[in-house]
Amino acid sequence: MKHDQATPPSRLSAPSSLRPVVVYAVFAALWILFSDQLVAALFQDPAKLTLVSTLKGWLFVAVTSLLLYGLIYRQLDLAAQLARREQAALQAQADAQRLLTEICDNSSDAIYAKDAEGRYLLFSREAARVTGQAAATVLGQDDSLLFPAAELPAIRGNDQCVMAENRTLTFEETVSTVDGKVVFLSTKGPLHDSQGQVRGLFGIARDITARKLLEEEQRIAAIAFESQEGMLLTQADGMIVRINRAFSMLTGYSAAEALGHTPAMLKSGRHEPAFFGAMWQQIHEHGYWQGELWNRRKNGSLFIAWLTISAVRGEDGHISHFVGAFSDITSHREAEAEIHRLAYYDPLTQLPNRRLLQDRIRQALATSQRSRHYGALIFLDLDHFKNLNDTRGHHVGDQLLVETALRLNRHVRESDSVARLGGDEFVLLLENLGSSAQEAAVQAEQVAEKIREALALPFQLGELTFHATASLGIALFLGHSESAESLLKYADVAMYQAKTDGRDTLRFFDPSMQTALEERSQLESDLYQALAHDQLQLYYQAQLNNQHQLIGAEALLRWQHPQRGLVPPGQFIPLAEETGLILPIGQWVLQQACRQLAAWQQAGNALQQLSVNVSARQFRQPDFVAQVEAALASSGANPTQLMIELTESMVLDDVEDTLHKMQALRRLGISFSLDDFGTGNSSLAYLTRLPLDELKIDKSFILNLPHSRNDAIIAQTIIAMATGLGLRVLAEGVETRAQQDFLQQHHCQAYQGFLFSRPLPQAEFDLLRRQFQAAV
Ligand SMILES: Nc1nc2c(ncn2[C@@H]2O[C@@H]3COP(=O)(O)O[C@H]4[C@@H](O)[C@H](n5cnc6c(=O)[nH]c(N)nc65)O[C@@H]4COP(=O)(O)O[C@H]3[C@H]2O)c(=O)[nH]1
Repeated sequence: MKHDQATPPSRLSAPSSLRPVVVYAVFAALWILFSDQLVAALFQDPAKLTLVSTLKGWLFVAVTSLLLYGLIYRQLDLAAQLARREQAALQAQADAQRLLTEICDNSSDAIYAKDAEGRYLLFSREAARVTGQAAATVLGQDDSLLFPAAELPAIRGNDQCVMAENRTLTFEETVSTVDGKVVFLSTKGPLHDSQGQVRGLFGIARDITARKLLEEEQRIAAIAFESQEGMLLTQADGMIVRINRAFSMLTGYSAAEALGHTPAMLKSGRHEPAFFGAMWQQIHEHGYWQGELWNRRKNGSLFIAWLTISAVRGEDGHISHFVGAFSDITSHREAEAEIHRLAYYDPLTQLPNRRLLQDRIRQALATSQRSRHYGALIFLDLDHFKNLNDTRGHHVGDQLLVETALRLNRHVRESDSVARLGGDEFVLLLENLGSSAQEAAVQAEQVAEKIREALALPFQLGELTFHATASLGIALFLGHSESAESLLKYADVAMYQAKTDGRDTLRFFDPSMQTALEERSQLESDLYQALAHDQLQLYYQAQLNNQHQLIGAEALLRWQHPQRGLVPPGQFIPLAEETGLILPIGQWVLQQACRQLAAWQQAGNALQQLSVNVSARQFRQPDFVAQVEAALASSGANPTQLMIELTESMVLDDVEDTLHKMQALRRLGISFSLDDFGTGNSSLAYLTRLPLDELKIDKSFILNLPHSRNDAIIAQTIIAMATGLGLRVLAEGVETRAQQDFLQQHHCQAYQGFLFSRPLPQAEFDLLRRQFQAAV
């Protein structure tokens, strides 16, 4: 440490030197004035007077010498005393200086002093260390030598403040040092000159970087502790010593209620002691545990917590505390369960859906593979479900499905599964049947039959007592011989067979069905080619009146398959409907029929009326009317020659839409025929509302005429009803003269059937027409 030199005090002052001289002068003057007069008064004898005067002179010398001695002695003594005191003062000053230097240099704080211009007057060892500059270099220099320019304004500002306010102040100053950025707690105070004027300042700077960091960490920790998660801090013995607000919110316990207790206050009672045993074992071994846990709130309600417990170890390595952090994941779990339910269960019946069923089938296949026991899939479809839905509304249909699900579940074993694939399709998965195919088939049949009977019992759907039947298809499996998807398909095919065989029955899948299935899928892919490769044709079947005159024809679609030859529509129209191909096909039929009508017209041989079949899917298209209009416009056909055939089920499907479209088409001049009349659930109410022109008696009622009494009555009734409604009646499928005679007798007006002509290609039909024209 360096410091400035003090001026030594003066030893003798002028007044102290004058005093003995004055004393001597006064004594001598008094002696001269009064001693001679006294001696002359006392001694008149001259000799005596001379002697006494001599002695008086000697006495004066002796006295003055003594006086002088005393005075000089005293003066010297005083000077010695003064010198000693000065020496002592100097010593004390040097000691103080050394003390100050020692304090400064041994202090862990950086100590410095600056003059009013900021130049260093004092620079301690610690100051030199942290700045990396020797005191000798720094003294006389200012802070620009030590710190980057950016940091200087703050330091100088603080210095100025201290000097201006003339008082000691404390600042936090962040400066760059050899230890990096350091935060100093700087106490700075003014230095004064002998007149008490501020002549600079001193500073004591303490490095508080670590403390600041700690404070920051504590601040962050405090914020973290007050997070969204419930937090609790316990002692090693489990006693809760701190909780956060989220803890109180999640558990309902305030700090006052929780502190001093253990987390056992949250125990739900849902976990075995072994659960906690394993948990604590892991915490002690690994210092950490994370997992799900049921907890109980203060109000008794339960919640699932996602909990993390961390052990805090002291410096001695022993656990001092535990920190627990948890969040309430109950709603998360519920949402997951809901997602799972939506993904794997049918929302209406709560039965497993197709996806879950497929999983279960795969598991069942694996089980069967191991056990070598058969299992079975029963595919079930409610008969005529669509009619119920259409006529009574979806809510009644839904009720039936829910009731069906309940009945199915009641008739299977716990280990079996019931699933709903959608619509009115259900699947039962039976496991662990017999080990021989025969035994398994008997068991599966028993279950299927039981179910068929159970479903045949009447359903009470609100007000409605409903009699349902079901068609069931059964496919057996053993091990992994078939995939889940194939098995489902087999059972579906068998069910389809049950439907074809008259419904309300059950069928086993057999390989010949499989062949049919494969053929079907082959046909499907071929059908995609049919349109593109011009393989479709329209055939025309004549329609006659009672006078045996040709009054029109029905356009019937044929598919000229390159390998199979002529494929009848019964084989491919349902397929086309399933695949959606019916839309382009139907459009082609319409266009082709219109083109043909126009061609006949142009040839001067106009056909009175051409009936065209329209499928439900085609008719339901929103732009169906526009399609017909376009076909008429592009061909130039006369709309009055075009008749559209609709079926009962189509009309029933959406009466309002049907009515709307029929009216629009009728305005164009098109007429309508109701095909297959009598086969569906006819409703007289709608018949009167629709702008129909013709009723076609289905050929199934014609086939056994005139012998079948029932069919005869039906045919008669239809004719009477149609006549009553002002509609023309056409009998379809007339094959014999007897049939025609019977129908004619009962006032049927028109006929179509093999008796007159089969459906013919256009050229042959033209020939036929010429024959009829020739016969007139
Ligand atoms: N046993 C017997 N059958 C007779 C007799 N007279 C006519 N038939 C057949 O009866 C069916 C009458 O047609 P449909 O009832 O409209 O029934 C049609 C119709 O629903 C549908 N279809 C035909 N062409 C088309 C079409 O272009 N579009 C649509 N959507 N469906 C069509 O395919 C069904 C079957 O058509 P086809 O096989 O041509 O069968 C035709 C016809 O060949 C007879 O005396 N005895």
